[in-house]
Amino acid sequence: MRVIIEPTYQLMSQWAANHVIGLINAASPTAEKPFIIGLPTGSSPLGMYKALIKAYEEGIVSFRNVVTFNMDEYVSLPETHPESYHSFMYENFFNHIDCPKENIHILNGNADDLDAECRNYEKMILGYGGIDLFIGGIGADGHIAFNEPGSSLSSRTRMKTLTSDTRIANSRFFGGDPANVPQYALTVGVGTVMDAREVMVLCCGHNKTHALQAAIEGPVTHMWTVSALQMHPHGIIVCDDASCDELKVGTYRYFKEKERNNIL
Ligand SMILES: N[C@@H]1[C@@H](O)[C@H](O)[C@@H](COP(=O)(O)O)O[C@@H]1O
Repeated sequence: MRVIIEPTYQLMSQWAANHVIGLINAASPTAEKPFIIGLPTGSSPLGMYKALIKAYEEGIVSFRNVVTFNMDEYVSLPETHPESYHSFMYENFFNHIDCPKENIHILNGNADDLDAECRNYEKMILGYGGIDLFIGGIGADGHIAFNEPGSSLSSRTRMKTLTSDTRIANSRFFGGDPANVPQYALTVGVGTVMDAREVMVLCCGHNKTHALQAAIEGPVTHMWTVSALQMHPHGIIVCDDASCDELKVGTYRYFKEKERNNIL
C-alpha cells in the first residue's frame, strides 16, 4: 500500500488530481478503448474534482474517452433532489468537463427492480473490462462507498441499510435531522471496488483519524470495510496531516520517507 501524506487538504486534493490526470494521459484512451474510472461523492473528493476541472479547462486532460461508474446512490431519493448523488456529481464535476453523458453511470435508486439494477451495474462494469482506477472516500466508521461495518469484504453491488452513524454524519446535508437521511442506499460492493486495477482512497480531516488508523494499521476486518485495501496489490491512500493523528509516529515517518525517496 502507498500512503501519501500531504500537509493540507488542498495539496492532497492536487496530488490526487495529478495522479488521475497522469493515469488517464498515460492510457491515451480512445472511444474503442476508454479509461474506466470509479468515482465517489462526499466532501473529501471536492478539492480533487475542482483541480480536475481546472486541468480540463487548461487543456491538460480530457474526459472525452473516460467512462465513469459512481460508487453509490440513495434509495428512493429523487434524482433531482439537491442531495442526490446524481445532483452532486453533475453540479461538482460532470457539468464542467467534456465527459459524454452516455459514458456516465450512476446507480438508479428509484429503479422498479433494485436487485436487477445492481446486477446490471456489475454486468456493465464487466462489459467494459473492469475498472482501471476506483477512487473512494472513507466514512468516519471506516466504510468505503456505503459498505457499512459488517459488510462482506467480497460483496458486490446491492442495497444496504445505512447505519445510525452514517445517517447522523450525512444529516448535515439534510437539514441536520438524521431522520431525513434516506435509510437505504445502492452501493458497489467491497469486492467490486477491490476488483479495480488500482484503488485510491481519499481521507481528510480530524474526524477520520480512527478510520485511517484502522485502514492502515488495523487488521483486515469487515468492521472497517476500507481495511480490505490492505489486500489490494495497487492500493493508495491519499490523506492530509489532520487525519493522521492516530497513526503511530513510526508509521507516519515510514510512509513519508518512502515517498520522499521515491521508493515504493
Ligand atoms: N457514501 C459516501 C461515502 O462514499 C463517502 O466516502 C463518505 C464520506 O464522506 P465525506 O468525504 O463527506 O466525509 O460519505 C458517504 O457516506
